[in-house]
Amino acid sequence: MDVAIVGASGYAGGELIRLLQTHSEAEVVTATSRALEGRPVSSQHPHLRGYTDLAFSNPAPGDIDADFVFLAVPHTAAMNYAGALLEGGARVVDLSADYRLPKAVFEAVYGVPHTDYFEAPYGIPELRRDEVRGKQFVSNPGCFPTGATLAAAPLARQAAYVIYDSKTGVSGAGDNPSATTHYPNVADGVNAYKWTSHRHLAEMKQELAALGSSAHCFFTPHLVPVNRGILTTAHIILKEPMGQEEVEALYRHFYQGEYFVRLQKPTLSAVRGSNFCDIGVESEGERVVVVSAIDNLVKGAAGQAIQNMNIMCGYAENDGLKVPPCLP
Ligand SMILES: NC(=O)C1=CN([C@@H]2O[C@H](COP(=O)(O)OP(=O)(O)OC[C@H]3O[C@@H](n4cnc5c(N)ncnc54)[C@H](OP(=O)(O)O)[C@@H]3O)[C@@H](O)[C@H]2O)C=CC1
Ligand SMILES: CC(=O)N[C@@H](CCC(=O)OP(=O)(O)O)C(=O)O
Repeated sequence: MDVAIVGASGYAGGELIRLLQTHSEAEVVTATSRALEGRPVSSQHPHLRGYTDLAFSNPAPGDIDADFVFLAVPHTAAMNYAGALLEGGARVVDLSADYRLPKAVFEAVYGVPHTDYFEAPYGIPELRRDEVRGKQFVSNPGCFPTGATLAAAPLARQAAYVIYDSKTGVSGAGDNPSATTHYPNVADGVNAYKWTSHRHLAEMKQELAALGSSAHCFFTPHLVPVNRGILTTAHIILKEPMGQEEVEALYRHFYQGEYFVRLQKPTLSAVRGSNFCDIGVESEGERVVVVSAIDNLVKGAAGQAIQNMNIMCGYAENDGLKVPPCLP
């Protein structure tokens, strides 16, 4: 199957190319970048030298010739591509935020009009696999909502309050340097940002509601001096207390058979480079603390996008995603 990656010079695009090297059915035939058109992919992604001879190209949306397309471009850019690609018959996963929320919610949260809206399944396979299967277009969840929602999902109905506190690596901000990601502003420090107003809160609330939860939901992200990973501590205040054994049994049952969810003490290093989400739980009765760890670029972006592609196309769900994490 021929695959195109739009936004291939970015971090998520680079991860798509890396992971797809081991996919048994997919071959990357198009890698786009406006700024790097004509240059070898390895000029931007030197770790991929010897794996791909592709050069970046810059086709118009209607001229992208592939069976499957990943949109790894910033939000508000993806909506310029999705419609034309679907009309041309391609199957598409969008990694941006453009199709994760209902139109009115998107416009309120992102503060821009949506110029080409249609509904798309929200591709968090462990919770919505049946909605993804066989679809032509799927919207890939945000990185924070992925780790947070997988942490809280088994207790969603029992929760009165869910408070997510996340620590993220700097690659979450993308490849464009900024004052926020400037080395002295990040190294040797930890910074809370968007304390009560991060745009991902809308997705988190949406997914709790989809699980039948009536919980009040809150979220504060922190930037920490690591390249990759999101560690989320979910403080789940229950309507009725639950003991440790009961909570552990609930999580074991909920995630039984899920290849990418491992119930063990979560650390960023144990999931780095992989599509795993590690989850640990500890109950003190009315509060359960659930910690999850993902790699923001893999389970939080490119890996989950490939997982969705596999489900859409009927391939093994872990095809292209069997690379072990690289501790430390
Ligand atoms: N980084 C992360 O951890 C995560 C990222 N995502 C999402 O994945 C997408 C890519 O993120 P990331 O890789 O970090 O971003 P980067 O900034 O690293 O890369 C963006 C890519 O998109 C291209 N691009 C930028 N603007 C446009 C445009 N208007 N039209 C076409 N191409 C464009 C860039 O190349 P060029 O400008 O040369 O065209 C580049 O290849 C975003 O939607 C992001 O929100 C989702 C989850 C996690
Ligand atoms: C460190 C950092 O800046 N992280 C980004 C989120 C990462 C991301 O890519 O968000 P989407 O999944 O919506 O694309 C942020 O806080 O906005």
